[in-house]
Amino acid sequence: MGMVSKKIAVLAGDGIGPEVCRQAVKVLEAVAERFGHDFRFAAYQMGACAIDATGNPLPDETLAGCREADAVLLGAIGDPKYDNNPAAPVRPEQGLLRLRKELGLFANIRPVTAYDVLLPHSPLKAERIQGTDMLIFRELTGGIYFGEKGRRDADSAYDNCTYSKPEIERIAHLAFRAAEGRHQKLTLVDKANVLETSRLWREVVQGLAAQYPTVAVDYLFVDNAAMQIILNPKQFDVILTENMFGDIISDEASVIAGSLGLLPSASIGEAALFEPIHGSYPQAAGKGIANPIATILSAAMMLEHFGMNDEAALVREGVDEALHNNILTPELNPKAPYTTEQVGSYIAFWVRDSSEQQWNAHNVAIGSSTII
Ligand SMILES: NC(=O)c1ccc[n+]([C@@H]2O[C@H](COP(=O)([O-])OP(=O)(O)OC[C@H]3O[C@@H](n4cnc5c(N)ncnc54)[C@H](O)[C@@H]3O)[C@@H](O)[C@H]2O)c1
Ligand SMILES: CC(C)[C@H](C(=O)O)[C@@H](O)C(=O)O
Ligand SMILES: [Mg+2]
Repeated sequence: MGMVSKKIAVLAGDGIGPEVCRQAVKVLEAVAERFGHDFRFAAYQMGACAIDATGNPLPDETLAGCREADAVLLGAIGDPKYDNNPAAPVRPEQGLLRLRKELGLFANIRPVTAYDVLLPHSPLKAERIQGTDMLIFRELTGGIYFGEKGRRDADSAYDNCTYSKPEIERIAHLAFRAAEGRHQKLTLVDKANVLETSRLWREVVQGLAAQYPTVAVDYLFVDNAAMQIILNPKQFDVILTENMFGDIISDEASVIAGSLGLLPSASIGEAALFEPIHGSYPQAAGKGIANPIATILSAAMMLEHFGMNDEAALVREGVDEALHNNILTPELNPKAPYTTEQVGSYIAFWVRDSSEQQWNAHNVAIGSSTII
């Protein structure tokens, strides 16, 4: 691929969002330098920082900037001052949900991998999780997140869950196609024994299955799925599920990878947005302990979306090198932890010249390699 220009909107957000985003941007800059691409970054506010500055969690300028970009990189949003105030009139999360809706990002794709080198860190048995490679397709613009909601009166509230056949079909086609290109297995996770919406999901998926004859389709209730994901994750290839179940089981599945700070995602539809699956981890904000790899791997998914597969492969190689050489934040390397910035620099240096040469020189220059 020759030189390519791309405009990337960066929504760093709140808490650790800016710290992890900075590292992903640094890695993308290294990619641009090495491959001669022209990546232009434009920063916009969203979430609690945008409420503080403008009163609106998704200012018009942010939405317009995202619309005119080739892709969006998002850190995380959310702040305890809203989480702990149920009566807050406006919330950071409303900005994110509206952005997903406005950009038509109906499919959120969350890969879950068990890294061999991290198996000893996992609280799960290595032999159970080794080799896990699943892809979760989470519906992102429907269901209970977007149904009518409110307070009936002082003592009761409601959240409606609605799905239409076209909403299910469009993401189901994507999931079936992904399964065709992988291990030909698709598992629909639902609660069809209780929920009418789940029965519609089953009906629609059953109806589409004939178009994908090579794909074996399996149906699992979400409560059972939550247990199977931990007990025997290797049985899964592609998981397809509705909005809220996908939110929950993907955080759960991050235990297989070793940390929530490792799981990236791509939100696609009428636009493309890339974000770690974790939140703003407010307890860690400003401490340099947040793992930037989920955001860096989200940037790799962005490169793949641009058709830049060699570029993405190099970023993934940099991440693998960091994992193998224990250049890891404290949740994965408690004895000799590295900072958010150091992990990002290591990967960016690797992307620049496929070696540790610049990293070693950098460490000599700053005179230390770990945060303790
Ligand atoms: N997409 C998003 O922007 C997003 C996603 C989830 C939660 N949130 C918001 O984030 C705020 C905090 O929510 P929460 O505490 O439930 O979830 P969280 O994902 O921020 O953190 C949960 C736990 O996961 C771990 N963790 C998360 N990110 C990590 C990282 N990069 N490196 C290492 N460990 C990491 C930490 O142990 C942390 O305590 C809330 O306001 C919530 O609404 C936003
Ligand atoms: C912050 C919140 C609205 C969001 C969600 O539930 O979708 C988050 O948990 C995620 O997984 O991206
Ligand atoms: Mg979530």
